[in-house]
Amino acid sequence: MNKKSIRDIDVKGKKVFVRVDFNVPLENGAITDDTRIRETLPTIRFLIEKGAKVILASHLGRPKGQVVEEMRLTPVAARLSELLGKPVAKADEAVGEAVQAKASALNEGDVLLLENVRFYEGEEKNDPELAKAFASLADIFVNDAFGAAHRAHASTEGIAHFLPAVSGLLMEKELDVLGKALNNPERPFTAIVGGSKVKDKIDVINKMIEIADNILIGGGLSYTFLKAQGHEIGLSLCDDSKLDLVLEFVEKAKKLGKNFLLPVDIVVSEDFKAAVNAEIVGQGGIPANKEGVDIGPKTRELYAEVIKNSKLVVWNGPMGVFEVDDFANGTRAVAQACAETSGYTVIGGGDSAAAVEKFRLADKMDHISTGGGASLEFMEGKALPGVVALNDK
Ligand SMILES: Nc1ncnc2c1ncn2[C@@H]1O[C@H](COP(=O)(O)OP(=O)(O)O)[C@@H](O)[C@H]1O
Ligand SMILES: O=C(OP(=O)(O)O)[C@H](O)COP(=O)(O)O
Repeated sequence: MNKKSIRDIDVKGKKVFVRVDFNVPLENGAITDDTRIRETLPTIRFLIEKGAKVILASHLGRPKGQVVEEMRLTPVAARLSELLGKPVAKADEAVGEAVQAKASALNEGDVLLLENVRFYEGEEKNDPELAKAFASLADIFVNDAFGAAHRAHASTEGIAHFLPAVSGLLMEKELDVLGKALNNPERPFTAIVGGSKVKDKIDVINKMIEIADNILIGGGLSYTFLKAQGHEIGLSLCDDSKLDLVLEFVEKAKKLGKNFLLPVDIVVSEDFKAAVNAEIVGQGGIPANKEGVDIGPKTRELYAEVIKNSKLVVWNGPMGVFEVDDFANGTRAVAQACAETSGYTVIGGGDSAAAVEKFRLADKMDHISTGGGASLEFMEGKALPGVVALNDK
């Protein structure tokens, strides 16, 4: 990476504003997955050991510029404190006199967590005044929030214009791994794209057709392709505005000699929340009163074979409605093949990562990204504003 990291600067005795992505899932105030907190520990520990005064800032959810009690970072401070094995002070605001006082009182190695930065209207607007207020708390800015690096917000981008700005260790690792995988991929390189929304994945499918050898399509977005090719898709998800475009993709893949695969069989059901008269049908056989909810057994075998023969696999988006056990087999088969392949496996996207966790296969993957949208944009080749703003080496 050509950006400076915390390894390249002296932080001893300095107040360091560290933007992290502690946007963790909460249920009734309890954290249900603390991966994003654990993945940030190397950066926080590094700074503590080097004698920095650590000021952490994050968003949680989308409070839209207002204080939302359920979106306070209080449970995150408690969890972080447990994981670090030391106290973490928590501020109830992210700027202002009380926070200034708390920041000024920090000793070397102390950790302070600010309140949700999205409680302030200026955050998502990248308001320079708010960015300046954040900057006034510290001597150095560290961005370790890979999951929010595709957002140009006051605490991810704006602040970098007012302080020396470097990356944290998680940011560095994400960019290194994803960058290496995509810039000089080992081949055969297989890209698996699933999930529900064609619109969100258009750019990544397009890019993958250009750089991957095999492109495996699954999940809710496959039906737009099947319909475009003239198949009946019943009640399946479909983006009718993209029919022409997806046909162009199929043509482009053919022209470039790429192995572009769509499901050859499909699990269909009258309801996507539970199996109601569920059955397995061929590509063209979806009944009018049913919708596709998973890839069928032939497709699972076909995709697993391709994955096992790959040197690099990049996977984004589940193969079916994996939250329902009866419809999880396709996603499980792909996860299992990723676990078994000797190739390097990269998982991007919140739902794919959640699926891999659910099947207890997370430790069998080579890299699970902490960023969904961010890893997608990175894979599409877009510049991430939170990275662009950092100081060059
Ligand atoms: N055939 C399908 N019909 C409806 N929804 C689907 C289908 N296949 C997958 N999904 C849904 O897609 C959602 C995940 O999509 P997406 O957000 O694009 O993935 P990711 O977060 O991994 O990028 C899951 O909630 C899953 O239930
Ligand atoms: O959870 C996040 O995004 P992700 O679900 O795409 O990984 C990040 O914290 C960014 O959050 P945002 O999409 O509300 O800006």
